[in-house]
Amino acid sequence: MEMKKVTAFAPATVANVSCGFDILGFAVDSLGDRVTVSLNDTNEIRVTRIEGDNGKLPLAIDKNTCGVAVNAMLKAMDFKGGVDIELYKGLPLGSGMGSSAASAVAALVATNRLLGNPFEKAALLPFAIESERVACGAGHADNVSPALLGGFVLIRDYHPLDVIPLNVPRGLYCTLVHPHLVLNTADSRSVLKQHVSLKDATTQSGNIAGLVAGLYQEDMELISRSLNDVIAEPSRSILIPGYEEMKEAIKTAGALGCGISGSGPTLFILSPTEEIAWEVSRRSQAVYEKVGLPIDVYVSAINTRGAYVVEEKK
Ligand SMILES: Nc1ncnc2c1ncn2[C@@H]1O[C@H](COP(=O)(O)OP(=O)(O)OP(=O)(O)O)[C@@H](O)[C@H]1O
Ligand SMILES: N[C@@H](CCO)C(=O)O
Repeated sequence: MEMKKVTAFAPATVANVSCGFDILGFAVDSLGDRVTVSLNDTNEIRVTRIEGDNGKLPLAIDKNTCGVAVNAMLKAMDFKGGVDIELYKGLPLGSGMGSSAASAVAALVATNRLLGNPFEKAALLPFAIESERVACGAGHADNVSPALLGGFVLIRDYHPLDVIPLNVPRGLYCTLVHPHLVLNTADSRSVLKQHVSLKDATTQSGNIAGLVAGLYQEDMELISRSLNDVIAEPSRSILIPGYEEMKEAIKTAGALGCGISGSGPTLFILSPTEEIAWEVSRRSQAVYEKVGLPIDVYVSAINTRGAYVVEEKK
């Protein structure tokens, strides 16, 4: 008898959005991970297949974010059966595009549907956060929240979790520039200063509030002024060749700002139109030719749908 199978997709995400370290993120269209799940006749969760990772990812369910997330979910509902997980990686590892989060979220959305949707979509978040703790050493929610819910998301608090979906201004576009080098989130968290001065805390708070207001007022100028990070960027940008050159190159293109996507090395650039986002893409090619580093560039609208079921086979 053919087993029921469900496949879900979860998008790439940009965490932090410059000023919102660990508390802001948004989802990107078209790029992401797919996960297919089916019930098995054991009482084990198994990652049975991974494609697109060049053999780099662990199959062990306490190490792969799909396994960690699904295990946490099944435990919470006291489910005794077994689930097989197949992972199709669309996102590069250690890229800053929320690769570990996309796998976990796709696995959760697929498993939830497989079991008849016992959880509301947002109620899957704690299980995804658990998987980030294993992958990155910190249970940050700014990739998993937008990967699950789509759009811009604010994590107002972690204890208890308080996640607020924000407005997505019409016309806003994103360019992602991924220089070919790997930066692990755990490593780029370890370079951060553990203390912030009063002056920097004030500057950062002003920018976060400005960015949120700008998103609601659909005020591109205000968004642009607010895309400024005095906490993580100074320590992390030195790990990313071409970062300062990119900031300079986009200034006259009409883009709103350039920042580090998550913990890097991918850079994100927000633009008020698709045309400007493509101009940024052309300029980034020129910058990285000079730097001498290969890049992939993606131009994308903001994904407002989040993760979703792609296919269900009875
Ligand atoms: N399914 C998975 N997909 C990606 N990484 C995974 C997965 N499962 C476990 N990992 C582990 O998580 C770590 C991923 O690294 P990292 O968190 O830096 O990548 P990322 O998710 O692309 O980054 P970021 O969170 O900055 O966007 C690696 O050590 C990898 O082995
Ligand atoms: N907020 C996290 C995101 C990692 O993608 C960090 O900056 O470390």
